[in-house]
Amino acid sequence: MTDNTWAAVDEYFAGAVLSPDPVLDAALADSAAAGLPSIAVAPNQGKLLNLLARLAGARSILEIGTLGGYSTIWLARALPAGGRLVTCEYEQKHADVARANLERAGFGEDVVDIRVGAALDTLPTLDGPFDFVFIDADKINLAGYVSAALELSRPGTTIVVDNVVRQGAVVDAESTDSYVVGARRMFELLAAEPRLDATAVQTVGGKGYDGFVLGLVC
Ligand SMILES: C[S@@+](CC[C@H](N)C(=O)[O-])C[C@H]1O[C@@H](n2cnc3c(N)ncnc32)[C@H](O)[C@@H]1O
Ligand SMILES: [Mg+2]
Repeated sequence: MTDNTWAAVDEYFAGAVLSPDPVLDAALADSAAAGLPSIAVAPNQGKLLNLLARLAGARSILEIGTLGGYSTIWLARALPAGGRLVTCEYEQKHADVARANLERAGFGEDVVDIRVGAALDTLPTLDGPFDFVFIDADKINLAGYVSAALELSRPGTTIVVDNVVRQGAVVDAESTDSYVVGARRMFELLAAEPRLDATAVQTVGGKGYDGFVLGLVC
């Protein structure tokens, strides 16, 4: 089985369970046109986030890692009227592209609050608790993001951490890859942290071989 097969199956699934979505297509197109990297979640992963947030009944959502706001739109669409979403992004340029994409999607600053800066600095300034947290920024700080997310959670909060497999390299205890080191530190934290009941799932698809953590705050 190859990456091509995984991508073809993702496309097939998208055709079956996702509706045509010009707003999300435009968000990706404008992100690419602005020179942002193509590292947003895949459409079916975005839908998964949307479904998980709705299953959790989330009225308040925290995202770490905005990029052009693609996953942010999926998550904001899960909110009921009066819900709010805070998303943390290091790059002002990414935040500017995201703001425009979110406005086109119908989410103004009254619903989605973009906090620009290093997330480890901005997270302690936020008011929790959040009902749902999606962590998808730099990987070296994953453990710090999970710890900060726990401080902004309540029993019942859902926490999702993206990109924790690194094409299988996560099992390499000798790796010096900052991505792997960050993911392994986070798993060490999960092993020792009684407040978060979590699992991890490997995935394949149009974005290659990866995986995510899904956790419930106890
Ligand atoms: C994988 S992208 C986010 C993708 C987005 N969640 C989506 O799926 O559409 C990671 C983002 O995290 C941002 N980032 C990197 N380091 C960061 C930091 N220390 N604090 C906040 N954001 C950071 C990057 O600039 C980038 O925009
Ligand atoms: Mg990701």
